Amino acid sequence: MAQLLDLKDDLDIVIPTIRNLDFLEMWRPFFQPYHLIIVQDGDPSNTIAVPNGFNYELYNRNDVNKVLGPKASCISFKDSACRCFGFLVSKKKYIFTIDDDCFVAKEPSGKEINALSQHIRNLLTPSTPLFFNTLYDPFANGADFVRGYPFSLREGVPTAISHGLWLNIPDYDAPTQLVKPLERNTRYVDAVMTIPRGTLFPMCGMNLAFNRELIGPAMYFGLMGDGQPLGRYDDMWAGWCAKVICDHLGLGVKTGLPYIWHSKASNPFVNLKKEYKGIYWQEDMIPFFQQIVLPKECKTVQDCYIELANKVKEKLGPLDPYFEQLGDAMVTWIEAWDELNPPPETAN
Ligand SMILES: O=c1ccn([C@@H]2O[C@H](COP(=O)(O)OP(=O)(O)O[C@H]3O[C@@H](CO)[C@H](O)[C@H]3O)[C@@H](O)[C@H]2O)c(=O)[nH]1
Ligand SMILES: [Mn+2]
Repeated sequence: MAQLLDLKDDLDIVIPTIRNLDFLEMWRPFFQPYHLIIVQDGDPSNTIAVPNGFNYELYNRNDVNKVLGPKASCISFKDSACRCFGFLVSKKKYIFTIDDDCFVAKEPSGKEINALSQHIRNLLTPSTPLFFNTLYDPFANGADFVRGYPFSLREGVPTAISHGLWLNIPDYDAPTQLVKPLERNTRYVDAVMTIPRGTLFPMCGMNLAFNRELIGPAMYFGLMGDGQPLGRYDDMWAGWCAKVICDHLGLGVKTGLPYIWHSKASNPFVNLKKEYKGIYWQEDMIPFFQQIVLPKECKTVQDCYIELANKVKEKLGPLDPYFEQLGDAMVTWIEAWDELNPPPETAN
């Protein structure tokens, strides 16, 4: 498996940033062989210094507007959701996205964690969404399928998403941050699990990898931030859409290892302002995703996503006009995706 854990020609690292990229120094041993796509948010006249020795492309808001023209309206401004622009312009099979306040974590033994290689292992080994393996990831070293696990299901399904976790500052919502300002995650759980089919999960974008060819068009991080009534629901929205589509297309989603060290707690009051509408809207959003049935005619991610977009407008539009705009932006995203990523047979 070791030779499989080096995908330097097949994976891009996408980093959304409004800060500086000094954190890359700590990741240099793991990231230097890879190409970075840096999405600079906020004022495009600011200069983001990239540490020497990294191979990267950097896009600010002017670049987003230049690349997408009117379709740039679907890319959020002043929110980490802007990262999905990096997913759009990448030409690689795999993506790893990480926040600029996430550092190399250590295992209980003190060994530094190469988060990238664990994500690659997660993506290159099958998922088991149809039957839960009680010894967790059967493809991990020293593990296997337990007694009673049907042999007919042991091949598993292709893995589309690898969702990593965080030591130190956990990804809590604002109310929880306010109630528990000093809580730190010190629990290192040595497990990778497949999220069962039919079960949603709150996807966090700060330590996340996925197979662009399997699920890329569904990894749209929505309309958040500047001018929008919602923030910090970007990654979760993408996760709900992607999980429903993965279930429909027979793909898998894993969560657990690898851990990163999340160093900076964002301001809970600012977060509350961004999140508050989402906190009550999600009582309608979640049942929407739980009840959605994608037609069997939807054979591609794009088909599924357009169907989802239409249903978002129909079912969630009455909740708030925001969902009408979000549904339209989802369609614009797919148009942009197909324009920048034409299927091989039509590529000129
Ligand atoms: O306007 C902005 C704000 C931030 N960024 C970049 O996005 C990431 C995350 O920013 P930050 O670490 O400040 O925020 P967190 O609350 O820790 O982020 C997590 O919560 C969710 C927000 O949706 C998400 O799952 C996690 O990212 C950093 O790289 C900032 O530089 C930005 O681009 N624009
Ligand atoms: Mn953070």
